[in-house]
Amino acid sequence: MTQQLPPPAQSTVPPIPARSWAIIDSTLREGEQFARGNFKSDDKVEVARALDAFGAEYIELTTPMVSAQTACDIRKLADLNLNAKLLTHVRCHMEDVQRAVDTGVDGLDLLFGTSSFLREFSHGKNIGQIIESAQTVIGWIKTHHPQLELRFSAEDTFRSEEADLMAVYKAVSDLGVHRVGLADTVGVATPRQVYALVREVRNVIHEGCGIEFHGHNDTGCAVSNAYEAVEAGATHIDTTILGIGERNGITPLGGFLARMFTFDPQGLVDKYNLELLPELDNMIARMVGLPIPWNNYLTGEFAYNHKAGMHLKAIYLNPGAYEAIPPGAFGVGRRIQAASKVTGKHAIAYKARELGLHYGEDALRRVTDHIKALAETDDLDDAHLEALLREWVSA
Ligand SMILES: CC(=O)SCCNC(=O)CCNC(=O)[C@H](O)C(C)(C)COP(=O)(O)OP(=O)(O)OC[C@H]1O[C@@H](n2cnc3c(N)ncnc32)[C@H](O)[C@@H]1OP(=O)(O)O
Ligand SMILES: O=C(O)CCC(=O)C(=O)O
Ligand SMILES: [Mg+2]
Repeated sequence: MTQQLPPPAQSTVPPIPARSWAIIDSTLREGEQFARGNFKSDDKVEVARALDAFGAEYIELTTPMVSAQTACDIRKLADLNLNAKLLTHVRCHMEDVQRAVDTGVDGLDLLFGTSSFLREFSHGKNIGQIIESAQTVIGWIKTHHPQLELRFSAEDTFRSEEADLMAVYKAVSDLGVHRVGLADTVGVATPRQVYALVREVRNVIHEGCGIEFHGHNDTGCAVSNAYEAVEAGATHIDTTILGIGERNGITPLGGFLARMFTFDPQGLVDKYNLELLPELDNMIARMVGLPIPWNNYLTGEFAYNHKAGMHLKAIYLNPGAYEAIPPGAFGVGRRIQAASKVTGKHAIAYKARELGLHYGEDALRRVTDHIKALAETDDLDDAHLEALLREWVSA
């Protein structure tokens, strides 16, 4: 007799409240600092249009100080009148800012290194001088270009002294920036540290001031750190397509969205054209001349490959049994790999049925064991499997 199972218990864990956050995609800034990132003018237009079609709220561009060509490219992108807001990433320096305001962007992302490493080896300024520079530069922008969206970031935040950070964030918030930025420049922060620091920063800045998080992936925490930042109240997350950036890069757009999708799928579907993600990943892979990594979030070749017999049995009944995120939501498909040593009778029966073949229980066991034994020495693919199944029936 079949046993009647009780209905599943209701979870006692309260749902995580939906938080409001936006993406600042920095493929055209941080991504230009990637070893193989050297986007030409036409590439930049293609990337910006693709990000805009995807629904990215912001696109961050390299400083116009790089070269006359880069300044010209920024103007060209500003003339596209995209829905996404364009930002340019500049040093907290009058010359840079004066050049940036002429490009027609919607906002400026200012930065100044606050860690002892950067104070000593990069720019040589102390915290008082950093705040003074911020006052001069932000004061000038507010007077002459009040329409610009302004962000001030303390570069190398997670190796900076807490008291220094709070002094800088309070000062720039008082000067009226729209966002402050926390940057894990060398990818050293842990998720807990990110959560704790974002909460602290929240306490010293004005209520309407946003918090942006920029996280490098040197220790593999870029996605989890971005997630913790949002949990703690960050309003903007920096990403790049495929995670490209200095060294091994930053929070990848796809990886971050995969993380967030599991909490609020509808929220993401409403905000972004998620099914365009494979196009974005392929476009950047082509431009940097590298393949999409096999284990890439969502779009890697094997991100939706199912192989083990126990998995396959359940997958055929309900793909959700072994998938946290339905691949179709991001425009990708799944792959069932039934011909292997780790396969099982349910997968073989399913494949046979697809071919219009039916086996009795004994025959199914025997053909399954035959395939498993064969796979110990041969690499089997779908064509082999089909031939074997047909042979077995006619034998
Ligand atoms: C962590 C990050 O990714 S930060 C962003 C990094 N982005 C870039 O570097 C953008 C591309 N950079 C460039 O094209 C060039 O570095 C430029 C145009 C910005 C500057 O070029 P150069 O004048 O040749 O200087 P160089 O790059 O060798 O040195 C950096 C200069 O910036 C200064 N600097 C560093 N950080 C800051 C800052 N936040 N605000 C103001 N000045 C700064 C340094 O003191 C140094 O100037 P100095 O020579 O007067 O001491
Ligand atoms: O401006 C920022 O917030 C980030 C700069 C940057 O790329 C970094 O610190 O890694
Ligand atoms: Mg960076």
